[in-house]
Amino acid sequence: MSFIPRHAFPPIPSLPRSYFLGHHKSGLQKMKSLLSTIDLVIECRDYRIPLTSRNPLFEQALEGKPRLIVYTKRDLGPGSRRDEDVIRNWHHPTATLFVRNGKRVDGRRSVGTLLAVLREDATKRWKLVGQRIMIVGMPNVGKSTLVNALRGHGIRKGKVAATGAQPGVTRKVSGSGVKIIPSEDDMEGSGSVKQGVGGGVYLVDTPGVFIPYVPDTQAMMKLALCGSVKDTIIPPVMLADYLLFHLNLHSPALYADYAPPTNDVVELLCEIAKKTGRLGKGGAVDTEATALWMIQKWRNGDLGRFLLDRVHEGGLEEARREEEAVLPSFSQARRVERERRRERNRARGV
Ligand SMILES: Nc1nc2c(ncn2[C@@H]2O[C@H](COP(=O)(O)OP(=O)(O)OP(=O)(O)O)[C@@H](O)[C@H]2O)c(=O)[nH]1
Repeated sequence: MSFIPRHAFPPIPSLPRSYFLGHHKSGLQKMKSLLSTIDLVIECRDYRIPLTSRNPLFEQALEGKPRLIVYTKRDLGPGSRRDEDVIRNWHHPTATLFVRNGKRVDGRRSVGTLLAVLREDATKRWKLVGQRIMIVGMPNVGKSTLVNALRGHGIRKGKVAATGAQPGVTRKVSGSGVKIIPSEDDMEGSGSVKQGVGGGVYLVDTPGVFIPYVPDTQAMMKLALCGSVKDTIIPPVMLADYLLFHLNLHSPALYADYAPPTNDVVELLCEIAKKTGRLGKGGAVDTEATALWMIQKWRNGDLGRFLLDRVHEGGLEEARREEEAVLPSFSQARRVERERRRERNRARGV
């Protein structure tokens, strides 16, 4: 009998749909307060979830500033020119670039293009005091990795921003900025063929900011799979099941090294545990640990490279509908927060 993959994933009412932390809120406030000193905003999104990694809060908070959209983790996607053209069209006339900075890929060439765009932009808006670019995005999309790559490529200096596999490594806005293109003064007498620009170009790294409330459970799962949510928030077996749903939609051959085609995640986890020697005492399977191993394998690009969002021509409209779905919930979330605060104050007799 031929294998039939699930064609839909059921909504999970009990799934957590909020991950808006204190440092997200304060980071956003700090970004707003710094806005008058910023010349350009780079908004990073995860290439694997071009619709879901969009945070409407940035558009609200950073309105009025010239923007550039950078899709990170391109090496973890299928590398389809058609998808990239469609995505570029969604954002037109905002410039959109795709970069890859994986450990196993040389991100230099891809950040080289971005650096050239930033250099050209800074030359057009020449400033004696230097250009300041704020880099924003959802948690774990690769902002700090991009800062390091641009600095490495731009001024041949080492890593300055801490990076990590879990979200929330950057907690504060780096106020002073990281130099990525030298100033004209820096280059004077250096004999380098490369030109400095005005007072130089600086990047301001910021903490990842999550959406206050994610109404769609699948969107929450996608964000968690791509690492925007800490692995402790959503049960790993549930997340592995969602991954299995996507693997099957692409091809069960992606996990053929471990198991025959299946829609049963526990069955797959047991097979993985057996094949990878992860069985505990008496042949027991730690499904949670195996699920985390499977998720990590996909995150590293070793269990298929595909997008979780569908990229079709109507994509931006879909994104707008999502925004409408998110924003009322955001105001609802704020109302609930205000009420809770009032109640707390009442209880304290304030
Ligand atoms: N394969 C691949 N991995 C990447 C890429 N960019 C970043 N990463 C990895 O993604 C993880 C998160 O990167 P960070 O730069 O720490 O992400 P961030 O957006 O600064 O995260 P926050 O501190 O949560 O705001 C790290 O493990 C990086 O190595 C990329 O282009 N390709």
